[in-house]
Amino acid sequence: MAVFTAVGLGDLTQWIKQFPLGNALALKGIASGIENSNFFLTTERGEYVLTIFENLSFQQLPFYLNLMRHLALRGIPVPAPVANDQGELVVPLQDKPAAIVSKLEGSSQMAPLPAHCAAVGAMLARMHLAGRDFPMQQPNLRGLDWWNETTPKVLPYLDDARAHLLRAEMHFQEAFHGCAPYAALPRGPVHADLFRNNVMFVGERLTGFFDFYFAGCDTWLFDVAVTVNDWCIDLNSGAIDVARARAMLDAYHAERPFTHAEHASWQPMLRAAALRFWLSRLFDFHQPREAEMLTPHDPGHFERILRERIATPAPELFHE
Ligand SMILES: Nc1ncnc2c1ncn2[C@@H]1O[C@H](COP(=O)(O)OP(=O)(O)OP(=O)(O)O)[C@@H](O)[C@H]1O
Ligand SMILES: N[C@@H](CCO)C(=O)O
Repeated sequence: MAVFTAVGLGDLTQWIKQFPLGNALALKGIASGIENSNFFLTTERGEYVLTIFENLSFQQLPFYLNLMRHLALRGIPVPAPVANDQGELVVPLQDKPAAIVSKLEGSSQMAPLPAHCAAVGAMLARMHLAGRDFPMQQPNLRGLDWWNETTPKVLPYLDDARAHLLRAEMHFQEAFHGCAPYAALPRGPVHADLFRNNVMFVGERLTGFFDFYFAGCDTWLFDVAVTVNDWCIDLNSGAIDVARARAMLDAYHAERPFTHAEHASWQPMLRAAALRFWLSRLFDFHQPREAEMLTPHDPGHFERILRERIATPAPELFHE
């Protein structure tokens, strides 16, 4: 169970008084998730989610929580953080950073149809547009610099074929990140981890994006590529499902038309998005944090996706 910090209702009796939520009535640990301790919290004002951050610092968290607040205020369905009586969104609980956010209705759609992918694409575009005037800056902390730091840490664990693939892809991505079309890509705050398990649906109605704790400022196209690489693929082979990809990309394009620089960067960006998760999964698999990685995600899944994106061109972003 992904509750690394034990908290009981009694621990909240005094703590909750700093929030305009009344008394805490019930607290229930949430089993899924591998990064943080999450609880459903019922108070006199309603249903919330309490998160205790196990790895993120007090310095990094204001970016994520303020971004969620900014997006929620602009009508994007994301958990809205609750400020305490000092206006703070992140406060200590048992010596760790903690936050309370609104609870989204619905559940994750783990077998999405084109209609779900269209809803995600349209909302992703709306989220990117709504983030344009967000004033805080924080880079994507799992971007190219992190890939460069992480590659030498995982290479010793790889056989020759995988080591060759990783070195070659890093070389390719360095060149891509240095090219003119890349420099021209529109950027802003991105979610950067918008997998099936980070979106809520009720039927075909999208009710929320959540888990913004890998968000950062990066290219919007990277966000699209991460999302397509999870929502629009056959999970066994990693191959793109054209109907779902078309539905997502067309819906995004209708809200925020893709640019020509994005069109030119699409295939390498899909590879970048696959590499990012292959690397993080390799790192987590071979260097697990103490007791926290209950079931590390399979790195082989993103190795397959990367090989597939190299071998087979994906559907175009839009038809020129
Ligand atoms: N605001 C919310 N509203 C409703 N449910 C939520 C909310 N936040 C989290 N949850 C529930 O808690 C679960 C775990 O949350 P989350 O994915 O953020 O955890 P995590 O530890 O950061 O996980 P991971 O990084 O592995 O995805 C989610 O699958 C979801 O069911
Ligand atoms: N989405 C990530 C886990 C971190 O949220 C992965 O599947 O590797």
